[in-house]
Amino acid sequence: MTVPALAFTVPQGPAGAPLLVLGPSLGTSTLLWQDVMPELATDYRVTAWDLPGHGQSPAATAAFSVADLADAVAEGAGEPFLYAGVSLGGAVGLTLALRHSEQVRAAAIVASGAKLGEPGPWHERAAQVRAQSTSTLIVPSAQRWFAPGSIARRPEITGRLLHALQDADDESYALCCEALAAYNVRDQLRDIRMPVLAAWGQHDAVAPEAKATEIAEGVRDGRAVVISDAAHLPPAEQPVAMASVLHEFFASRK
Ligand SMILES: O=C(O)CCC(=O)CC(=O)O
Repeated sequence: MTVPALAFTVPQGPAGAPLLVLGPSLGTSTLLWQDVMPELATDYRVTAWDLPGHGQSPAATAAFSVADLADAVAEGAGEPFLYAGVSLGGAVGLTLALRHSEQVRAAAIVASGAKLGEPGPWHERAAQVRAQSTSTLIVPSAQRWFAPGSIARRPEITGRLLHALQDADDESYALCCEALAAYNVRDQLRDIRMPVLAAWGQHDAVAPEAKATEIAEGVRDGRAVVISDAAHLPPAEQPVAMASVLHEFFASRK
């Protein structure tokens, strides 16, 4: 294990309810889920975790893989759980499904894929952040993260997420990019037997519909669903729709 112990929020929800673990995208934090968590805490004990050097998790100083992150999430959860994660958090979800199938009951993979991008651009982004910090990513990230109208409709949360990106530890962010460069579970999707939901944001150019259908058709028990009027961060852009999709998916899988 080469990632530091990850920070989890205190679970919200009824004692004895199933544990639901929520994962972030690169550059964000548990904030990403802040408006979805109360909607889910009616039926689940809901907790969210932070990537190394993001939010409340300590910074990383050595290389790690998406598998290392998945192992750290499974260890931090410490009991059987349902899982939903966005983008890099979704990559962790597919990897949990492969490596911790005895502990994870079902996984919702949001705005993500079995492979995300190509190694070259990830290594370039890592080098850029090491040289110039995550503050140079704010403008292009805002363009990729949010659908037209999301910032105007949800100014507080979208602004706070962009601040979280600026506050992320540069080396940890770069190490996350390198983990994504090496991530590819395309050839292993058929080994996933648990129920999987692949959700994509209607306007997401990072992980468009084809990424979700590849997952849904690749696993043994998968389906895909679109979140309308969202791009790469549906839990922040469309929290009510996101919660509704997750309620419906997890209802029979507790
Ligand atoms: O969001 C992620 O977890 C990975 C993809 C990404 O970096 C999106 C972006 O900021 O362009």
